[in-house]
Amino acid sequence: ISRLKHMNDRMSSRRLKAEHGEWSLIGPPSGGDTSNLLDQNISTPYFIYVLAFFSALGGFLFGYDTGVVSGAMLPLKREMNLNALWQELLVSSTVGAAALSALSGGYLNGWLGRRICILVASFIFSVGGIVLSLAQDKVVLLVGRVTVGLGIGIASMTVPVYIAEVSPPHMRGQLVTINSLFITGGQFVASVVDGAFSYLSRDGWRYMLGLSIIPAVLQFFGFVFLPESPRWLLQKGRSDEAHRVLSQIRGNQNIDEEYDKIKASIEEEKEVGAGVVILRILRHGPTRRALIVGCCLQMFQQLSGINTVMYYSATILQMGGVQDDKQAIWLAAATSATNFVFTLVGVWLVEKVGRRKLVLGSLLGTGLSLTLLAVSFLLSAQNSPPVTFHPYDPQNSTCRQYGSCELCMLDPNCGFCYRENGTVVFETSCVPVNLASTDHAAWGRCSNSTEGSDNLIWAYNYCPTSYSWVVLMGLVLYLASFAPGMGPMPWTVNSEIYPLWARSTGNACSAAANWIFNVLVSLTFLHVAQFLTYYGAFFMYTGLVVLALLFVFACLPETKGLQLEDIENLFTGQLCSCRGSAYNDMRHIHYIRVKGSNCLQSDNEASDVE
Ligand SMILES: O[C@H]1[C@H](O)[C@@H](O)[C@H](O)[C@@H](O)[C@H]1O
Repeated sequence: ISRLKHMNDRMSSRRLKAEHGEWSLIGPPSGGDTSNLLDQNISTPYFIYVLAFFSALGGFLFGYDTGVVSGAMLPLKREMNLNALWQELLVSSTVGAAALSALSGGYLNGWLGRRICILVASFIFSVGGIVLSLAQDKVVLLVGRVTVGLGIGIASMTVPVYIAEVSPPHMRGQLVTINSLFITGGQFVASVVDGAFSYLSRDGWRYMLGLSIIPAVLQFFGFVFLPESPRWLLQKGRSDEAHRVLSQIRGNQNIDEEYDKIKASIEEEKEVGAGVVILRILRHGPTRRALIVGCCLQMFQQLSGINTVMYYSATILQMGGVQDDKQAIWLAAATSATNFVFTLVGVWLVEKVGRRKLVLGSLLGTGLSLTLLAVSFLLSAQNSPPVTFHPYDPQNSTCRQYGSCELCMLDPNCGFCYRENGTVVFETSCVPVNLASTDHAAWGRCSNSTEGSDNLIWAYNYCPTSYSWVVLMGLVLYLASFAPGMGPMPWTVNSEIYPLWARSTGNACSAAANWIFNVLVSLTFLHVAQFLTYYGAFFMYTGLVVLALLFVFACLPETKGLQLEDIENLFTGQLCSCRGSAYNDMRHIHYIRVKGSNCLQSDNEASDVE
């Protein structure tokens, strides 16, 4: 009896080990589920959450500073007398600066380390916030916006790398995705701040732009006390420090295996040779393929049109019939709230279903909701009210030639002036817009600020439509599909697919790709809408999402649960040959029979181990 009990104990202990992923002896847990690979049976030290929180403040600032400007623009336009060019400059200078600094952040990251880069970024954010809140003229505002952009670029590429490098494998995806949650959280808070300060008659924008100083300073002081990434330390030959930091962030867990793996991967790095990192990446097959996958993911994230929805949601909602400025600001806040809430779903799902399935599902939903948006714009266009009233045009403008609101609205020089009684639209005209402010017509009934009285409405950039609820539904579905997958996953996947020596440069390039396509899509949206009409533009985004779906299906391997040092192996085959089979391709599973655990008696008798 005691022998049987002893055997039973040994078997249950083996089974337990297998369940908890101690697979070095008997192969990995069945089904290729690697989520339990390391350390999961030991409680996660709470220090890792502190690290993730302070790093993700970088994501919050990224979201806040890109999000705040649309609402701040309304009072700024008035108080600083900004024309369209200056407005565009103040928005896109930040994104342009972010693209450049993300690129240079790659070099800084390798040279100075992740921690110093995060300190530099939070310092730049603080300076930018101070400059913006004290600005006396538009040139200083521009300087402030460029400064903030420099901070965003560095933070956007460093923070995911830092979090990925300090996280244990089984929760890495979740922790890096928390950074994306902070991005959308920052965008949401910015929109609420915009709404709240829009009631101030003067200087509201100073608070809107300046409030970012608080999280920036908090992050700076937090990071003074937080450690450098152990992987970077080891790469720089500071092994004692690396060992100390790794055991500090892993708490009471055994770090030997992880430490040795990092060390081994640094040894392997020498095989790739020396030289400029980007050239080494391009010469070395697996990293070149990882870079292509990383950059394309970021490109497709932007080509799915997220920022046209984020930046133009007010305009899109106006097309759905919302006319009041304040109401549009608050509805834009609801848009970013939806984006935020559904990013939470991503945080929850990333370690459950994995990156690949999450992205595929997200793209499918995004494509369908873009189709819905396109169809609702098509219906609105087909039912667009005709022009019935032709006032004398002193300027002989192009606006006279349009026969319907749809055509009139697509010309940036014209707007639609009409009366409304319930849902009936009448006495409609297409007239030139006031060049100083798009809130009024250049002349005629809709040219003075008493507009709105007498049922008179001035619609710039939109048309009255009864399909507003379909537009609203499309928008919510779009965000609900995009936010859990296509929003956060490009950042998460990029933080994990490069080997240590290529990680900073790889992330710098992919983050820059994100920012470049961000500028491209948001600057061209109104022009694209003008050439293709709104429904054409949304059908075009649908097409791009289909391309993204094909790309991801063919080329994105699953990285869930693997240690960073193992992920490079997913790219050893040809580009796009790695779909879904990632884990099993890399590991050769050796099945053995354990006495007493087999269904067949014959297997029990032939067991390899007791
Ligand atoms: O992942 C983020 C997020 O989805 C934001 O909402 C979006 O504005 C950014 O461009 C994107 O990179």
